Amino acid sequence: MNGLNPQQQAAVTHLGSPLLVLAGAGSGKTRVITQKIAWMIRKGVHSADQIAAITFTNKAAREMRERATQLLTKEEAKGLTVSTFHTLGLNIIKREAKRLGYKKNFSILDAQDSEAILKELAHKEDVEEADNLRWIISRWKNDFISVEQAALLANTTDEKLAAILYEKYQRQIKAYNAVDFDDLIVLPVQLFEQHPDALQYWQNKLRYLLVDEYQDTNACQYRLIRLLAGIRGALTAVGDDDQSIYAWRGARPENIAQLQQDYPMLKVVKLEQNYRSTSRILQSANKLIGNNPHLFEKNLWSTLGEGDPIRIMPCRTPEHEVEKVVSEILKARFRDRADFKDFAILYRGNHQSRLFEKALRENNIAYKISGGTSFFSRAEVKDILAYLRVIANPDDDAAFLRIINTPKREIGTSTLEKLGEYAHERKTSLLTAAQELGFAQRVSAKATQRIETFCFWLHEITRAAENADPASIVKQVINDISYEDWLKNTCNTPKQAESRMKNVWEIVEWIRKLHDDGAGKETLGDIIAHMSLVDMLERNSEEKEQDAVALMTLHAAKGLEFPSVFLVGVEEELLPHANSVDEHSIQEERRLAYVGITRAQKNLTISYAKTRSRYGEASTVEPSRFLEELPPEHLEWENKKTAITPEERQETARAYISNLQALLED
Ligand SMILES: Nc1ncnc2c1ncn2[C@@H]1O[C@H](COP(=O)(O)OP(=O)(O)OP(=O)(O)O)[C@@H](O)[C@H]1O
Ligand SMILES: [Mg+2]
Repeated sequence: MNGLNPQQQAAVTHLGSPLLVLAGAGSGKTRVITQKIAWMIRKGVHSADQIAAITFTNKAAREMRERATQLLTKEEAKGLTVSTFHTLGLNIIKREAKRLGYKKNFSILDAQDSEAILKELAHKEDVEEADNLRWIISRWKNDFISVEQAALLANTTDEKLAAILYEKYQRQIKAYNAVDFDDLIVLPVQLFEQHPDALQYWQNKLRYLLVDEYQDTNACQYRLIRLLAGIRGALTAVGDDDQSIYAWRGARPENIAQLQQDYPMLKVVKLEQNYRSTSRILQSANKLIGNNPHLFEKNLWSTLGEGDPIRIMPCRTPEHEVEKVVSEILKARFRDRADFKDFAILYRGNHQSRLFEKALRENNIAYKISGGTSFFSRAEVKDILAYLRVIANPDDDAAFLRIINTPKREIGTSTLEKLGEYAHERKTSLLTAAQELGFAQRVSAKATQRIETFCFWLHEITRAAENADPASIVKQVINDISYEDWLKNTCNTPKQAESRMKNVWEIVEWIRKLHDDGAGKETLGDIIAHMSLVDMLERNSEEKEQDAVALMTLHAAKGLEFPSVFLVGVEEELLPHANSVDEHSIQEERRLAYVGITRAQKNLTISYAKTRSRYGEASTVEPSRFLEELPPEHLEWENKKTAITPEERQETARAYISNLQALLED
């Protein structure tokens, strides 16, 4: 309990009725969760294996686990659940797979898999495909809107298309013995609502729930929490309505009010001291968010001193912006001996990272990037994982289709179409159908032979996988299919092939590590499930902390803090985003800006470019309207006209050289 203020203490020790901690950024909400976990365990209220703390991203979950376990001995922390909603859902489904109508080793489809299936279905149905069909269906699923209801509800053209594909999609993925990301939450809720004994089991197992970033729960996640917390209401939820930034994905900040309705006994604790930022940063954030309607007024204050003003850096072009940011980082590094990991560069959209990455690389500045193109959406990674998925789950048709001609096996489209028809008639998976005599009679002898060879190989390796360790199996796959040669033949440059192969070896390495971590108990199926849920870039932070500049979107930055933050591209049409200019969306964009500003502990620099190319053409852009909403007395504008001065350039060059020297000395 040391190092907690009275309100935090009250939140930590409150038991007996559900608790909501509603407070602004940096006020120690996450700290309340980690301390409460430790307090409950120490006081013997609950043992670690009866407690579950839930949050949204793997990165946040990992940080929370670290913070909590630091307060405990290894023995005390044993069995503690700190996970994302999705991982919790996965564990529930795994235990109850049979009852939910799934076979063991079901596959988890990622967004791209889902999209590919929908595309295929749209093609078959001869309806136009639209990018947002998946979103529409996903929203329905999360709102428990059934196929029948969806058909009635559908209004727009896209919704009507989505309604047609919804049922087919559901049937299809079930036939694949696969669940999609939405199912990971939806299925546990359905299970609990239909099977009281299953609910009882999990209520018994998880006696106390703590939920971070509660304002971002969607309808389905809220139902899951309610079910698990049950009438006991053994729940602590912490959140900040001003940081709700996932409405576009179905998050419902109304869940805050809902909690009060559902639990009349709800105790609400508010925290007002901010421990993160100097007061100029804090006051600027408060002023900005003051333009949004509020659930309640927050009066955040900090004792960390006034601090430096917020620097506003106008730049001519995006390239100029990048140059200035990089030069600022280098200067701080050598003038103030700052670590690279003290800096974060935050932006609205993933595409904004590219120029920064390039410049950081050129200057030998270590960086790590969260979000963005994930490791798992790379073709080579998906290929290898698809092989493993089929080995673990022979019903995974989506994966089967991915691998059957990768590398090329000269199995034609018409053969595959016939295979699809035959499997459909026989109501079996593609792999099973491919091995049946009935199918062989429908295609040429040559096609049969090619398919047989492939199936025979699959059969052999699947058998081998039952006893061998997963890393050796994946190595054998790579070898047997001559994947490296295939990459060399299909990539544009040898360098590209090489870098892809590097990613492939990383999978092998990672599988080996997972297997070792799990003391060899993890099966191939477990490992694939794990990999489907973890993002490569988040995996980077699993390893020991590197001294690297953090690059990420504002969405990914939630919950984190850095001594120095660069908020870049603060322009109209970027922040607020071009698609978000109606009143409702503007409020969410403002909350995003608020999240960005409140990540900074000591230094905050906001930059914007005056021209930016759009669709290949440079056009003039306006600084963001949010800049005008910040208190002028706390801002320090750089001379709007000056480019980098010759002195500045020299200083940067000097810093660059020292940086190189330091690297060489290492
Ligand atoms: N009572 C305290 N004494 C000292 N430091 C504290 C205290 N409470 C919180 N902190 C520190 O303040 C910082 C912010 O805390 P924390 O991340 O828990 O805030 P939060 O409310 O979860 O923020 P966010 O809304 O951004 O998620 C952390 O570095 C934390 O260790
Ligand atoms: Mg937090």
